[in-house]
Amino acid sequence: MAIQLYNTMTRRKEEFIPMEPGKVRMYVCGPTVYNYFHIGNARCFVVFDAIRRYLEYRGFSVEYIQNFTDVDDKIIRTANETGMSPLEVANRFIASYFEDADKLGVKRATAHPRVTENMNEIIKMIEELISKGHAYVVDGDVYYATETFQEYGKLSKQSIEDLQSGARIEVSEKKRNPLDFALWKAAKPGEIAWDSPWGKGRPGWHIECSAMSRKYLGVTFDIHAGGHDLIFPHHENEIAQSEGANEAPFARYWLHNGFVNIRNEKMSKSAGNFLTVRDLVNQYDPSVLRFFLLSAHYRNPLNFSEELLQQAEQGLQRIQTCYEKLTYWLDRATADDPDTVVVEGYRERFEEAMDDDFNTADAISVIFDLVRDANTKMDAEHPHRAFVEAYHSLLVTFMDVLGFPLAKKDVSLDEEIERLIAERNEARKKKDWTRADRIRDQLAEMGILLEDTPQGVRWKRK
Ligand SMILES: Nc1ncnc2c1ncn2[C@@H]1O[C@H](COP(=O)(O)OP(=O)(O)OP(=O)(O)O)[C@@H](O)[C@H]1O
Ligand SMILES: [Zn+2]
Repeated sequence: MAIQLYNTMTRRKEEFIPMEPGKVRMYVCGPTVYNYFHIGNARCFVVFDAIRRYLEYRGFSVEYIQNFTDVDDKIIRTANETGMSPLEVANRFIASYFEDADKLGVKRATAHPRVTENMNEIIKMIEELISKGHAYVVDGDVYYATETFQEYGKLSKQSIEDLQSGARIEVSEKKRNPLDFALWKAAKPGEIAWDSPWGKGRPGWHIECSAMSRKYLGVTFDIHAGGHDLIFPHHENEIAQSEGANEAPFARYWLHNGFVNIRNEKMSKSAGNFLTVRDLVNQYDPSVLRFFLLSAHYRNPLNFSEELLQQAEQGLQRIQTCYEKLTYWLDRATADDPDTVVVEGYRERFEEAMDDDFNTADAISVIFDLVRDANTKMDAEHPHRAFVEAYHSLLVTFMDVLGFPLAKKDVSLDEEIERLIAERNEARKKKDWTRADRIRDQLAEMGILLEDTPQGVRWKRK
């Protein structure tokens, strides 16, 4: 079956057909780097990373671009408050972005372009917009003339009239129309600035994504993604800029993630109701945070609560324990009896869930079904090799697609456990009971329970 995805542009699920067979070009709006990111911001990084991984699993080669907004008002404000330069602020929080995103299992993008490194492309695009009559210069600022773009409002499904009466638009005497937005902002005295045909200044926020997506992905590309609040004005403005300058369609599919809420309100820096990933990882394994973020469909709101994080922790532990049991049986399972090995359509069900607009919540339920089934089979009988291999491989594959590398993570820990068990067996052979007991205690501290069985020592997590 083909992948169906919900396209914000058409407000319906559509079959995903990339421009070029086997290849996906995807752009995700990245962070403004002036702070550590919170678990709400993290949702966007994690869900689109999972979507990318699934597309790769389905055989696409994915060109994935995520930008850094490394110059803007908030960065300049932080710089002024801390005595750092804006670039120092940006560099510091780009480094911390990578540290935290790496922990969450977010793969590096194909490229992470930065505004300050793409000034030429940005200025060139603004020049094109001016020459095509889509933009005008006022006192060193450049504005996009929204009424020149007939389809303005097509993504957010608002008419220009509705938009004009909207409250979220910056009012400025320099603009011809309140909906117009800045492509270039003249520098205030002492502010970081770049030379341009309109004098010293810096780009507005929206133009960077139009310029950088064109540079890396071309004028038309497959998927453009970001948080739900970016639909308007950010993405609407990107469309006006890109289609205005390129005279070609921009992104073909628009994907937007829902918010992480806390006590029924959007988690946000300005509301002060946020928890950074940097802090949360002191309490929870980063994979638990990732599991929590993928536990809902990416478009639905997701409530943040300690209970839900604990549930995620338990769920992940259940999967981990099953994986360890399956790994244990990999070398010990008896030879095949093909008649008794039935792997119940798990792969089909997993793919069906993910094909349906990347429903990670349903995909995770399929994993839990597999775990329950595998546990029952392992508890009931001495498992057969074909069964163990099939379930082990399915579990590793599904978790890998969602960004939880089971195998890689635990090999060293498993080896360490096996080594300690071997050492304890040695000690017991030598009747060194003190040493044997000490190792048993050490393993208990690591959360490992030993079970002496006729087949030898088995271990499991508490
Ligand atoms: N609670 C949230 N849930 C999901 N995504 C979010 C949430 N808050 C912000 N985002 C996304 O994170 C990105 C960065 O947003 P932004 O820097 O505006 O964060 P913020 O916390 O909303 O800050 P502020 O409230 O000060 O505007 C945006 O793409 C936005 O869609
Ligand atoms: Zn953007």
